Amino acid sequence: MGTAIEVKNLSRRHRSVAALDDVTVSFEANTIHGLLGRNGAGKTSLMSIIAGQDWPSEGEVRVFGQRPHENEAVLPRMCFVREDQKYMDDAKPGHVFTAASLAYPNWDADLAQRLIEDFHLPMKTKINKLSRGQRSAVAVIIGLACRANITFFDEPYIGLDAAARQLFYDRLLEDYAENPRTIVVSSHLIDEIAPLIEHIVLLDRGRVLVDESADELRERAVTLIGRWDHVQDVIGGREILRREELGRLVRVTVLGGLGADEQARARELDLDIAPVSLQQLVVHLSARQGATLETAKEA
Ligand SMILES: Nc1ncnc2c1ncn2[C@@H]1O[C@H](COP(=O)(O)OP(=O)(O)OP(=O)(O)O)[C@@H](O)[C@H]1O
Repeated sequence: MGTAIEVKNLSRRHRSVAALDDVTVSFEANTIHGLLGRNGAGKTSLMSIIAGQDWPSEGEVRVFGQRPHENEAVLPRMCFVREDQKYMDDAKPGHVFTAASLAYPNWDADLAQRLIEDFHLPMKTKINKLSRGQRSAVAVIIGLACRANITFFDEPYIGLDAAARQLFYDRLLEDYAENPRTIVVSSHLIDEIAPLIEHIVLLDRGRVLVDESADELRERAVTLIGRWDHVQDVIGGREILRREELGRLVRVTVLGGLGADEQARARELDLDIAPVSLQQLVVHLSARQGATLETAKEA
């Protein structure tokens, strides 16, 4: 498949703030990546620089092996849609879609039309007069219909209601299955986008905290449900991420997967083993220091 994006020792400083601090990471082609992290972690900064819309203070970016900045061979192959996208004052959705059809060589007008209908987008209203959710729909339609080789969705769907967000996820997956490409989705709604994402990059205060497949990440923790003394028997000294009381039972999420013997013991003790919430895991990892994280990885 190969690498679509390579980022090496990238830093971006704004006076005293390091939005990105020595970030080295790569994004495989034809994969859906989740770019996660708390507010201010550096997600938008990273995507803006890769998309050639901002300049790094230090470090290098290669997109399909080339520098993206002011590079006409690379820029039309990338699409960056964001929640706070600015449009010309009088623009209506049709104007913006026409401009996108000219800018993106793979623009699919039929797909755009289907999405306009799916999202019930009013085409006669100026974009600046659309509701927040409708403006999000404009951004989502551009991101999907442009079929760029690399598309960044910087939470453009955050104004969409739950049903419209689900529609976006469904359409994204359907279209990706037919037209594989590199997609980077940044989000706070981690469990909601979890079914989409194959690879996770977690940023924390401008640094990369996690860079691994979603499945590997999920296997780093496990949730057990049953009697507390039975749960303790199986988890031993593992670090507890979360403990909830469920009447006489407990639901406990711990770091470190279970070996075959431990799984057998859990079954003997009538414990339920449940998949871990990616959101919980990411929240926990974000709260930890990198050094402790390494210990968890080894466990
Ligand atoms: N133009 C700027 N001037 C000063 N500081 C900036 C600028 N752009 C970003 N920052 C700072 O850099 C850090 C990273 O910001 P960034 O927008 O990349 O984070 P984010 O992960 O996208 O956050 P959010 O989830 O809240 O959108 C923040 O501390 C932010 O305040």
